Amino acid sequence: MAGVDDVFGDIFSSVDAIMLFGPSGSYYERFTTGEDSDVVVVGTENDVGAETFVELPLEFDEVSERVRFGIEGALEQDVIDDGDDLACATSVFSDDIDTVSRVRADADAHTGIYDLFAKSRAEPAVIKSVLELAIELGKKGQKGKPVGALFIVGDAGKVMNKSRPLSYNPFEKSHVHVGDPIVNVMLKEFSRLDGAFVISDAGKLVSAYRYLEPSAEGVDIPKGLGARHMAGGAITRDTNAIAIVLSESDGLVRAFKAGELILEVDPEAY
Ligand SMILES: Nc1ncnc2c1ncn2[C@@H]1O[C@H](COP(=O)(O)OP(=O)(O)OP(=O)(O)O)[C@@H](O)[C@H]1O
Ligand SMILES: [Mn+2]
Repeated sequence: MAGVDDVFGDIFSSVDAIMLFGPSGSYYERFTTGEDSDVVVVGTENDVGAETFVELPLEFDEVSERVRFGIEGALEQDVIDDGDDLACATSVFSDDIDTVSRVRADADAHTGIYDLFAKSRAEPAVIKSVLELAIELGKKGQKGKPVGALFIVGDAGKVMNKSRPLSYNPFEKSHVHVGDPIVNVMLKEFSRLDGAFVISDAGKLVSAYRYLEPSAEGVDIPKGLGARHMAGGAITRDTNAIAIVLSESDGLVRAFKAGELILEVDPEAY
């Protein structure tokens, strides 16, 4: 029988770069001393002070999503090249790195998960806050009951032109922003009611209770999703906004950009 190293060694032999997902300081140190492959650190924060770093907007419970985000971000930042063989070291079963996957960077396999945050009209921090809010809302529901919600983020002027009010706008004369704790409480309260929230590029709450009227032409929303998802997805084709949708029926949070479903997360996993 061949030795374990001979067999599994193939996974990390002659890779072009090593991608470390959320490494501890000492783990990272071991790679920076005397290793000749490039090392890219991917994480929610650059705790280890890595020279080459790709920031994750959230931990992505789904490992394949975490890895995809890291690779698409690294390609975008030009720290790896299309076709590079990568050893991606992540944690799956514990908080420490316990798994290595060999993945080839393939620019054609682009899912847009990195672009959603880094290359949208709205600020990345705003998108991250709204996504976190939707996840939190999905986890807790409203007084124990599942709720749905629709957030349209960015390009607010155009979104307002393609929608109409269902009720008075509680944010009419206010200057409140997402991420502010009081706003999160307000949003949760209003999410019981119909329509969409419209949020500006910089995170200002522009309106609640908007009924979206985009043209649904050419929108490819997975079958089984209803009017909320259709309207949310479609407005991202008509405008440069992104949509973050919490489904009342299946509890998942989905993000759409340019009319396409980019990301699906289960709030229960966070
Ligand atoms: N065009 C629209 N603009 C804004 N909000 C909408 C629009 N269409 C539907 N909604 C909102 O979505 C809610 C749920 O509608 P529907 O059940 O058809 O959507 P869905 O995609 O199945 O969402 P869920 O998974 O939460 O049930 C409606 O009560 C309404 O508040
Ligand atoms: Mn429904």
